[in-house]
Amino acid sequence: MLELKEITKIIGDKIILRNFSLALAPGESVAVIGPNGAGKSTFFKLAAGLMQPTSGEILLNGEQIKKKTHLLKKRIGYLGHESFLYSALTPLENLRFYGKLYKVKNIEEKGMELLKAVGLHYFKDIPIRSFSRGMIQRLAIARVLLTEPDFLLLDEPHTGLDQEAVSLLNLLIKERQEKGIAILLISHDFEQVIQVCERVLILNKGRVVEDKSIDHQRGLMPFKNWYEAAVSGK
Ligand SMILES: Nc1ncnc2c1ncn2[C@@H]1O[C@H](COP(=O)(O)OP(=O)(O)OP(=O)(O)O)[C@@H](O)[C@H]1O
Repeated sequence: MLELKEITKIIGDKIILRNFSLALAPGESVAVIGPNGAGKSTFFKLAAGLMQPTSGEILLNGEQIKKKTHLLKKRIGYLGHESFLYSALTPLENLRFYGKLYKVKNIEEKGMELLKAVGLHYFKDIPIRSFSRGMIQRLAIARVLLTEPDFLLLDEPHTGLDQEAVSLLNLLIKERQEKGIAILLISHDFEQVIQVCERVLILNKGRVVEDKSIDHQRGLMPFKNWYEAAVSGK
């Protein structure tokens, strides 16, 4: 269980998150949506231990997260806006590097398996400096999955992906969810939110303004209408 309890984050004189609470149980998949600047990425950085809250506490299975420890990094897979990949290395070398860092067993086998899963195995030996944005994103996804984290925090993971890669990613997320891995997803693409998640939070100006289960029968338009009404306060 990953719990954020009454988190407030202030940077300078700006309140970025106000009294934010969330409990994420194994196998849950929660989308976090909201306008630009609402505080979504900041919330993920706090949950991943990359930033400290101004007040409140973050607990991983009941234990307080104070800083980004090695164990924490392994348990929480965070995909942010930066890929954290090395451009001089090939996809396989990048995965090997991270695998060694986090003491992953069977790196070669797992690395190849993941490169296949994200559709990059034909490019495994080419330095990634020549890769397109979508190819880099595919590899960044493989990197995050390499350590088999219990919690996946995916900040706009579909960005730059083509239709094939979007389907591959959604499949990878669903497979992990079925194994009991908890998923948090930030996305502006509501079609993917409905595809992947069971629950949705709307963040607006650093506050949770809605938190509900997604009704998959209702489709995209009612979802968009509900969102518009929530963020405009109507
Ligand atoms: N390191 C920082 N220093 C100052 N302000 C920051 C910092 N990080 C975030 N902010 C501010 O916090 C607010 C929330 O930013 P955040 O990136 O969390 O929003 P977001 O909901 O993820 O937005 P987007 O949908 O555009 O990605 C913004 O006003 C941003 O300028």
